[in-house]
Amino acid sequence: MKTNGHDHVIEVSGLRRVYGGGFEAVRGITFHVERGEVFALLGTNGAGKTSTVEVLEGLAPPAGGRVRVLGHDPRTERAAVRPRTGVMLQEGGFPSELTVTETARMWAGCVSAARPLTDVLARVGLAGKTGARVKQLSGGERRRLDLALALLGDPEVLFLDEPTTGLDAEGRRDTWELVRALRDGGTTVLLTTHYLEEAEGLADRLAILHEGRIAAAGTPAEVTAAQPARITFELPDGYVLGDLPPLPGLGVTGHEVDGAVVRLRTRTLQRTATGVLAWAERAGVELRGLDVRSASLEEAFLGIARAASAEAATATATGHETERAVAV
Ligand SMILES: Nc1ncnc2c1ncn2[C@@H]1O[C@H](COP(=O)(O)OP(=O)(O)OP(=O)(O)O)[C@@H](O)[C@H]1O
Repeated sequence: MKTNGHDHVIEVSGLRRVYGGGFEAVRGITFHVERGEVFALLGTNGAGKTSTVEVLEGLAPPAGGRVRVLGHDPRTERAAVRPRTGVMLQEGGFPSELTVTETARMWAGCVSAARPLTDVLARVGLAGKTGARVKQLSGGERRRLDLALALLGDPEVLFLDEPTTGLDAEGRRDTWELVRALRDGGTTVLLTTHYLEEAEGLADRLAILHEGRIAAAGTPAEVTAAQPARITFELPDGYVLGDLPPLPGLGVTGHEVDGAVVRLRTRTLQRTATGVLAWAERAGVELRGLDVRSASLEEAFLGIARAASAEAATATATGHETERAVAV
């Protein structure tokens, strides 16, 4: 569906998912994914990632809101959506006695125009395992087989639920390369992950889910830019923190002192760093252990999770639900 010249391959608007017993796992989330984008859903355990992706895959109905994949309702218009999508579930569940090739052949029978099995198996690094039975595969090899099956129909849209969980470092890098190559070939990818470096390195945009809501969203750079940067150094002998110029004037928003080690937080990294270095120059001292760095996605993630938990605790204590909604 075209919106302002953008092709929104996935549209999610006010999505809610409620399980039997009334537990609301997804609490009104809104985001979209453009054609050719890699979009990552990040979140703590139980944040609602799988619950969201299952609705997008047409496996479950929404309790509220609306989802569209390639312009269609993935559940009620499944026939229009399913042949154009590839799905890698968290747990594949293949017949364990079949070989890799037999499994892929069986799966290919469900796909309208399957790609050559050998190509797909080679692409995921299983070329040497085609005769192995599924029960003989390692956990990481099963994830690769899962990915191969998702790719068999040459999908326009690929859903990957924790694609690299259980893979070793090399397998993870191979999968990242493959996802990048697919994206470069025009495939739209929505993935969930626990690995922040995976989202940082792969995703064009991402959303951080926390307790069923989107707590932050944007490009990885935008999400980290919203978090304070850090400057760490050791105070020279004979100096105390008060010897520096007034910290607010340097743009410092928070600080900790641990023995001689000083940690400053700032949202204006260049200004603060310049102020600290200019002071050291004037004082004629060397700042040992000087470390100046922007926030990483990991710090942003932990900061957001902490802030969201604190907000929820306050809301519970006061009996008020805080309305926070980030639309992407
Ligand atoms: N069938 C179910 N019945 C009841 N509650 C469920 C069901 N499936 C999931 N939940 C709950 O919904 C919440 C969201 O679960 P979900 O699996 O979507 O989270 P997730 O972000 O994918 O987590 P993880 O990273 O651990 O896979 C959790 O609190 C979970 O316990």
